[in-house]
Amino acid sequence: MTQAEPSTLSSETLGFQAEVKQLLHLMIHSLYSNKEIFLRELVSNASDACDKLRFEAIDQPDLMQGDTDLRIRVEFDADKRTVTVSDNGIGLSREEAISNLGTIARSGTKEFFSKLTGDNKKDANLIGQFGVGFYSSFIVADKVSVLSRRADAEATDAVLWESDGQGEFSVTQVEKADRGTSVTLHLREGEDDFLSGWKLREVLRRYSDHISLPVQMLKEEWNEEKSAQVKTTEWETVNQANALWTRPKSDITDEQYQEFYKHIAHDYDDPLAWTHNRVEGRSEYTQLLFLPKHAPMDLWDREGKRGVKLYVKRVFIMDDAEQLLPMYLRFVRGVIDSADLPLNVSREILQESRDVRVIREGSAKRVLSLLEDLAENKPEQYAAFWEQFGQVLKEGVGEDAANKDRIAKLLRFATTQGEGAAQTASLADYVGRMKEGQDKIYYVSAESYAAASNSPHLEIFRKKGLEVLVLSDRVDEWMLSFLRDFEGKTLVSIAKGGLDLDQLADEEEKKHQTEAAEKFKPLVERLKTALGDKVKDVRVTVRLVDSPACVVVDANELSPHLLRMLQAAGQEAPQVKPILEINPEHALLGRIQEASDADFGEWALLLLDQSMLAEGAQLADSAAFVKRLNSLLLKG
Ligand SMILES: Nc1ncnc2c1ncn2[C@@H]1O[C@H](COP(=O)(O)OP(=O)(O)OP(=O)(O)O)[C@@H](O)[C@H]1O
Repeated sequence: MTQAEPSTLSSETLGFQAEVKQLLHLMIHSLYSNKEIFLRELVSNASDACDKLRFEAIDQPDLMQGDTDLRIRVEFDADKRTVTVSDNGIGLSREEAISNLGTIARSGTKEFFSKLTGDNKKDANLIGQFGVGFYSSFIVADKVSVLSRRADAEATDAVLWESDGQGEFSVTQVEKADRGTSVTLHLREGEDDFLSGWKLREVLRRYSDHISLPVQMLKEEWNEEKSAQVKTTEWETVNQANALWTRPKSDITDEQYQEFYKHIAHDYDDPLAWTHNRVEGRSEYTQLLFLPKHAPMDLWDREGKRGVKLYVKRVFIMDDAEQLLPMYLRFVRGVIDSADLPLNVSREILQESRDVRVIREGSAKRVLSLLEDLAENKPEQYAAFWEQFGQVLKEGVGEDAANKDRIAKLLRFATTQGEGAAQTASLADYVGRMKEGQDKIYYVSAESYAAASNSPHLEIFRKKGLEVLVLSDRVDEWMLSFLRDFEGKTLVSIAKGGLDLDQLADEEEKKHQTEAAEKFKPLVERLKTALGDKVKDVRVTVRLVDSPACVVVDANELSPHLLRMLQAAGQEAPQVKPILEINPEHALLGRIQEASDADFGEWALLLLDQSMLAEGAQLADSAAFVKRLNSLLLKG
């Protein structure tokens, strides 16, 4: 194909955004060993550009200008040492070229840069997760020229963007006869491998076979005279050029699924797992859904990209169609192709459509089945999934009432009998390990694993060898407000209410408890008077072994940890007064009992404050606490 030499109309030179410079430098160094991915990225962009045009042309058929055969072409010129990828897609305006090719406007950019380590291998992985895109051209090229004309622009209004990847780029207004974009790479010294039809075809088949548009190259023939392959003028399609998800599962290899995933998810890594189904019946659609290996940079950004690509009868409709999956499955990537939705469907229509609801429910079920399958048959993969996305899946307990029980089975927790902070135990594991006579699932929750696992509330459970779930994810308390029981066993916070451990105590312990309660009644009364309205109640407890006292709240009240989270989120939280529970066996209480009336009040406040601290609270007046502590220490 011959390209009209662009005639210059107006030109300017601009600097890359600082992040782009950093990214370019990094990419060239970390991805060199996998340099041929530039071709995948350029073909992927070209395919997206054609998808966009096809979609915009539904409302504005004029955009097609009679050229409706969308395709991507790859050429090379051995003399000029260039490789060119061109498409007849939507094209770029001058402004789009400046902003899309000169900056990184993606959410998660800041997090990405903050995570870089300087270690090429680790950074290569991160770049992969971030998406390498267009800039990967500079791995093999020392100059890149992008000639583009938007589908709605005049021939004289095309743009030529050029850069050597060193920090600046130029944009020039030029002429281009046809719409679309061609990206020309001027290869670096030593990259002549790519000046071969055989090599380019091989890379294209490996990485871009799943692209649904034809990827074409000029046919080559053997020339006896030159005793070499020589290009003809005829274009031939080098990929399968039908949408991957429309092919029967048995015809698709794992590698093809993996490459397809990389294309749609802009991920550098393979997916963890996928599910591919054709659904018929009430609603007709095909779903090809992938679980990524890594959480994207913007997983916690509620405004971030999420959702899957929507197609209607193989026509691309939109990216990130968030209505097709529930929020708690926002990490899933993939394609849904509906046979029922109208081609001109908008996000607003999606919101209300009955077909969409059916698809969302069906897709959620499919993803849950995939997770169940991993959990059961590939526990290592499931553990990897849980580490990345467990916290998000937990949201499903509250968001998806219909699938709550299935999600509950997929939850994994750290427990007092597990390996540190690792969340590996399922509720079924816990139930399987319950002691005889135990009818509850116990948990403790705090801001961090360290705080939760050192809670004084755990003491009696340790003594009795009862397992407790140790919760420290932000979402946990909220999730548990929806998960009251599992297989008939109530979930109980060990920091709430009177602990009903009776059924687990032997006769002697019970007798001892009653006696202690009686014996320490006067101390309890004295503490109540001294603490006044700072506490709701004071009582003797059996739950402590090593600590002198702790605070608890009533079973029906919000836990202090949850209250603190609400306050931190700027929400109004009710005032909840703690109940002080004392361990009369502890030497400190003996000491307090003997204190003079004058000191007793100070001791009582000290006991309350240290119990609050152990529970993870911030004291309203920590200076007073320190003063009181020092004064009592001196007296002792
Ligand atoms: N052939 C093309 N036609 C039209 N626009 C393009 C083309 N190639 C790139 N662009 C524009 O430039 C932008 C940047 O491309 P780039 O490949 O860097 O990122 P991306 O495709 O958005 O994401 P990723 O980096 O994850 O691939 C694209 O989003 C698109 O708007």
